[in-house]
Amino acid sequence: MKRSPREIVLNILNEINEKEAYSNISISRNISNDINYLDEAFIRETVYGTIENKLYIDWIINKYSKVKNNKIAPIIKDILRLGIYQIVFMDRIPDSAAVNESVKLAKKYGHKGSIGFVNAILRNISKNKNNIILPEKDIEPIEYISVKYSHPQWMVKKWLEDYGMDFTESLCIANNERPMLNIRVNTLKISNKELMDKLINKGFNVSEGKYAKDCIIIDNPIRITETEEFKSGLFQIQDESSMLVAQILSPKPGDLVLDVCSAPGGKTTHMAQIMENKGLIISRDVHEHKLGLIKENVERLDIRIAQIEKFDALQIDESLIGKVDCCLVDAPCSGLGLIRRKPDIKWHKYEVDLSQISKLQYDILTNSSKYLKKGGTLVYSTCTIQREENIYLIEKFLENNKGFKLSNFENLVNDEVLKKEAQKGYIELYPNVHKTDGFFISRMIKI
Ligand SMILES: C[S@@+](CC[C@H](N)C(=O)[O-])C[C@H]1O[C@@H](n2cnc3c(N)ncnc32)[C@H](O)[C@@H]1O
Repeated sequence: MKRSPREIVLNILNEINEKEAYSNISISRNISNDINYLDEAFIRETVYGTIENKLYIDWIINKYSKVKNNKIAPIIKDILRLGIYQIVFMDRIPDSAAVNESVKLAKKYGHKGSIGFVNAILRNISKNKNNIILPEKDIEPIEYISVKYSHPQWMVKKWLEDYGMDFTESLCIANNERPMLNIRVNTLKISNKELMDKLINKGFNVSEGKYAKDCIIIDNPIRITETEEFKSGLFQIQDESSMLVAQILSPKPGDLVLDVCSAPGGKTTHMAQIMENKGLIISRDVHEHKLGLIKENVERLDIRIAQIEKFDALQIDESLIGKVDCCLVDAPCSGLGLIRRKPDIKWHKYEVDLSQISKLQYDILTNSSKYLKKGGTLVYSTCTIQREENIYLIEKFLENNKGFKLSNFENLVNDEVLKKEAQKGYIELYPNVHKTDGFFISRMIKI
């Protein structure tokens, strides 16, 4: 029998919460082509909204349920979460509809007791939704931010230490905002203006990016990957912050470029564009199964200079030492800059990950630095805002590698504020400041 949109949302939530599925992958798997646009928009909004606000919603469940959160069956908990999201966050859905639809799901997925349980809790919350009591901001700042903006306490604690109260609060608010889709024009095939016109003709609302040269922003992107424009390689989906990486590395036509962590190929394909498809990019990744993703993008975008190889960046390739003009280390990272796009990151990352990952990043960077020619350019970037993975790591690298220095790249960015920051040789981008994903990009020269 055909599943209702709410049942599809429930199945997706359960995959994310119980099987640690990625939100975007689970959504794509559960949405078939016969779902209409409105239902698809509802499914996306409620999945992302419920996952973004999970900790706050669970706090409400704990306040209104006599059964402790960890004693509620996972599927019933997800029915409650979805119901509460609609009641508390979605003005256009009457509370009665949210309750009734949740009860229907409980009938299908629960037992007799759970039907009454769901009904009673949701009705109670609907009556009291304007009087939900939070921890006190002045007395328990970590708990307050954690509950109000649904972020794990360890993240909030870390950001409070690094960035202070006001910044952390605005960062958490921005992390819960839904970002617009950014695409990068494949300038090997079409100009920005021509692509914008084509997309406008198809009903997409488009505007130019603020920071990256070839960025277009789309605010109604549903099914954009099904368009002829995508299939024929006129653009690549990529956040504007991530587009700045190749722009800042700025390889020249004819260069030998090494991209040591390159899957799925977003930056390899961008560098090839900048190089006008002339020269060579050795595009490596340690995971065999991800090489196919690079290949797909390279073929779709008509990139002819990428040589795709499986290689572990923790190993040394003697044959390339001292040979490359540009090396990109777009390192594996905690990904905490991507919470806007992948809110499940908040619940699937654990604090211990950070120290392990910065060691991996440091070792990859140190190895990769050996491949540069004198005067060559080394770019190290991450999609995280944790300073241990970013500027602290670069400072340590420079301390131990006197043959490298940070290089001013104000000439490679357009925005006035970024130009100033770029003088230091690195930039930090934040969702609450720049309205992009959180990103770190540093540019070094081998002296
Ligand atoms: C941030 S992603 C790279 C994104 C890519 N540069 C792009 O723009 O599409 C980091 C990549 O590093 C790869 N990776 C992790 N450990 C690695 C290692 N030891 N050697 C090479 N690649 C590694 C991961 O498989 C992942 O694809």
